[in-house]
Amino acid sequence: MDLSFSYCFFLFLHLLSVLLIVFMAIEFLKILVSRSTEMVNPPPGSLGPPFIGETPAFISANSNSKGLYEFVKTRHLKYGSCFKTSIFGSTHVFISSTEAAKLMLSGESLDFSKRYIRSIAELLGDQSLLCASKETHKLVRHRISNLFTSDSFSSSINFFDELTLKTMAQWEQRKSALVLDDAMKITFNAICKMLISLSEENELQILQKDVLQVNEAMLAIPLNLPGTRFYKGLKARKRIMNTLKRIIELRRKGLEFHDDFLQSLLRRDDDDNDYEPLADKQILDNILTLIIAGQDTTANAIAWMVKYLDENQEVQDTLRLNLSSENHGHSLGVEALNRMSYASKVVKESLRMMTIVSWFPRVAMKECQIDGFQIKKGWILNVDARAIHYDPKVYEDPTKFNPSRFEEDAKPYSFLAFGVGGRSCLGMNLAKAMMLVFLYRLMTKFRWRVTDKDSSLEKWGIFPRLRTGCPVHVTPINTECESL
Ligand code: HEM
Repeated sequence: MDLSFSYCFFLFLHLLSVLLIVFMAIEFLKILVSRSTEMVNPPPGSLGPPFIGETPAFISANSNSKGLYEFVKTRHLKYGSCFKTSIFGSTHVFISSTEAAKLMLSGESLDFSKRYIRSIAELLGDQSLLCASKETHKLVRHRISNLFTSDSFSSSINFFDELTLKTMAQWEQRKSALVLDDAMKITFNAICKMLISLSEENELQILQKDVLQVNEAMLAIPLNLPGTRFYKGLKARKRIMNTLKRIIELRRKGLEFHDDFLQSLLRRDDDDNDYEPLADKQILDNILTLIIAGQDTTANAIAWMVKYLDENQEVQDTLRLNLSSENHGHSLGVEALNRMSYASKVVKESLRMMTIVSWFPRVAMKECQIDGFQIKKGWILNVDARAIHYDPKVYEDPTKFNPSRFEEDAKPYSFLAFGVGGRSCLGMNLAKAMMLVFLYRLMTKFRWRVTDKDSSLEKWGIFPRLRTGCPVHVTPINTECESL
């Protein structure tokens, strides 16, 4: 009995390995055939060895203090504004002209579809706005964009301001702070309040830790093996989903009610007959997506803005002068923010200089020509927003931090910090407002300086994150007056 079981098991393993070898041989041949197919004018660049491509260089850039974008930058310098590479088994083309950005992002063309790498789709869920099919995206985007109304927006800003004031009151005692850490916490708490009304400190901390693990797994090799970054990310996703499911259950049973995004998503909107209500899976995946898309991006953007201002004292002086006429004690509303025109330009220039989302991936749905290069169906085209922001043909003296450049309207498709078109950032106005509130409070409460000027980046961040966390020394402005 034992012997026949062992024999069957051996046979099974044998068959499995033969099948695996056949499968790999077919895939290998497919790659060879596709690579050798004549192309009229393919983009320059290297695809590396079959299967592996340039994945090792991509991963190693992510564990380097110059950050993931260095992988793109070195190839951009070597091959020019359009080049190809191969990452995680797919051919990627990076392209950095405003014409290509227009063609791919404007939504006029059906030839491109958004696509993220597999690890991101598994961590955020297939119903996430970032990964869903075109039909699901249309439905989810419609439902969620309806929630970013001026009412919900202004209460979120008030809450963000409250948290900023509380945090900065602690700075007054300590005379120092890590901008990034505090910005992460404030944006996280404000977004969680807006989405699911979570405000209990302990629950927020647990959720924030799990969100961080999901974030860190986004660019990892999608190998679900115990101990790997990806495995930990998937486990963290599961815990987050369970927490959200519990919250939804309480709401569905009528045991809890809050005036937030989740409540609106659970409500059937009878006036909106054109669109189905969202299924629970769609709600779950997209609550996680909004937290991930909103927190890390905004907090990092705040830290970079503080760094650029520290390095450009003359801009800081102009800003201080511009803000001196604004006086907002404990309430800073949307109208007041709209009046801060120079501060808005500081926000915009910071977002240009540090393009938090460096490139936007789209799949070519059919063979096409872009900037004169032949592109095959199935290739992933990435609009390289960072390269456009640093193109001297688009921005004069691009390495200079100069908010006044935005006194003139930016050229079409030249300012891409929040993307453009049907897939542009849903939280754009919220993010800009949070940055403005933070800036206003920092500038009007303190004289300050960054105490560690190092610009190196944290490893494994999906967005460029300062390794130092942007430490500042602060002197409260009141104390300064008292000591005069
Ligand atoms: C400074 C902060 C932020 C930056 C730089 C940023 C940047 C971006 C960019 C560039 C895209 C488009 C990517 C593409 O076209 O492939 C995007 C999409 C998105 N962002 Fe933001 N974002 C920020 C903050 C936020 C906030 C606060 C939220 C919401 C709480 C948010 C939610 C989203 C969502 C849901 C999408 C996907 C939209 C879609 O595919 O339809 N973002 N963001």
